[in-house]
Amino acid sequence: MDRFIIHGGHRLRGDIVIGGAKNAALKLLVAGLLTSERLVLRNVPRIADITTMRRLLEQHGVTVEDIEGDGGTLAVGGSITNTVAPYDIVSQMRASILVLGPLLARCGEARVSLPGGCAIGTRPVDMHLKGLEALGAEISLEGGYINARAPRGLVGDRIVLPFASVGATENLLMASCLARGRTEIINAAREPEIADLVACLNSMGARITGSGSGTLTIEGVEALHGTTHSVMPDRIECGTYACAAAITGGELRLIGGRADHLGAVVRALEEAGVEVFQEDDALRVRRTGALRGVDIMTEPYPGFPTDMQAQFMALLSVAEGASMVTETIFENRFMHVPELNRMGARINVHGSSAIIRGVHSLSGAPVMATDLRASFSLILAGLAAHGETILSRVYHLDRGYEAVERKLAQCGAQIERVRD
Ligand SMILES: CC(=O)N[C@H]1[C@@H](OP(=O)(O)OP(=O)(O)OC[C@H]2O[C@@H](n3ccc(=O)[nH]c3=O)[C@H](O)[C@@H]2O)O[C@H](CO)[C@@H](O)[C@@H]1O
Ligand SMILES: C=C(OP(=O)(O)O)C(=O)O
Repeated sequence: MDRFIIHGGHRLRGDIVIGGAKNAALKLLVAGLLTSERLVLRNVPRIADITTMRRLLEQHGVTVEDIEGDGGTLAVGGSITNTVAPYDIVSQMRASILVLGPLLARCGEARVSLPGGCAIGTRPVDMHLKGLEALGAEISLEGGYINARAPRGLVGDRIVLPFASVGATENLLMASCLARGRTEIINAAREPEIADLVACLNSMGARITGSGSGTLTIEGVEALHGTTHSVMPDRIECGTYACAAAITGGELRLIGGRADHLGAVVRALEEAGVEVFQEDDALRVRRTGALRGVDIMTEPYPGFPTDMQAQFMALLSVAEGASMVTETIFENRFMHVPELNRMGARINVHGSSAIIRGVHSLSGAPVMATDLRASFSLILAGLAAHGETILSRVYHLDRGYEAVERKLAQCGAQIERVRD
């Protein structure tokens, strides 16, 4: 298992290119199951979750071709020969559940392992299943698997989601593209990654309106065709490096970064004393003065993203005064707190809120990554701390961040990957 060794105390300065969004690219690859023609995706991030998704799609029988040989442009094509998504892959990556809707819509059947929970929460899939039942699917659970059938095809319906779930919206959106008649998804999630998926599906011949709003309307079509689509930039990677500039008192130009995808994060950064400027093709982030404590609460988009909570908490741990961070999306997303406290932070958790009393400085320590974003919060703390931080279980980080050590080191960080 790889480790990172970080020597903190260096201000970061320079340019970082923001890659394609993990949470868009994964779903766009799955959309390739909706057509027998070639779906070409550009700007695909080179991260472990994409490798896992390729493995899942390939075992369904389709091909995933690496067109340029560098992992950045992938083409999904060919026929589906197997409608089973096995436990060993689904348990590695929860986004695997998203093959359920497309397989059902294309093949009339699917058997997908239940994903189960993960470090950040129990993460049930009841809304995915209820929504597919509303579209006419017959669903049963057996032996840890979801057995779904729609022998006469799916039929459009009006689905009201009790919560704006990102995954349920995406599963139902993809399934309903090939359902007969009209589907309405009410209280749909509004994350920009869903708008990116809608843009790709529409360019494949789907008829979806309401993109970016809480109501998606889908007029089903007989078949979708191939297209070429470029994955949107990763707003969470961008927000994460913005926190790196802020916590080190440096200045970074985040190329491809878009303030309009990061409204709540930009507002919180500015309130904390960080300057953020949108330039033509980049977000410039700089801190010259002291960091001030702020209160944040995670919410569905356009609220403050839960996927930025851990990184922001690292920042607030060295801000003047007290801050409160409330997590409303996942019930167990404070796993980074004890690790940050081992580095000298003063954070107390009370239910779904954490009170952070800012400290003057952190000190390097051996710490352990517990999930993807928690991993980066510990890197951020290590960049600001005096002394050496050794971060183990870096495989969590590799799920979703491309070339972390290269991107940070080229801006002045002292960070090294040690392969065991
Ligand atoms: C691959 C991907 O894109 N992952 C993102 C996606 O996860 P994901 O799609 O899993 O997140 P959801 O929006 O579905 O989940 C939000 C909350 O709803 C609950 N829930 C969800 C579905 C359901 O059927 N029943 C139910 O109770 C979940 O347990 C969670 O507490 O959105 C999350 C919220 O922005 C992000 O943190 C993840 O990075
Ligand atoms: C929670 C995340 O991803 P996943 O839904 O794949 O676990 C994330 O990207 O922070």
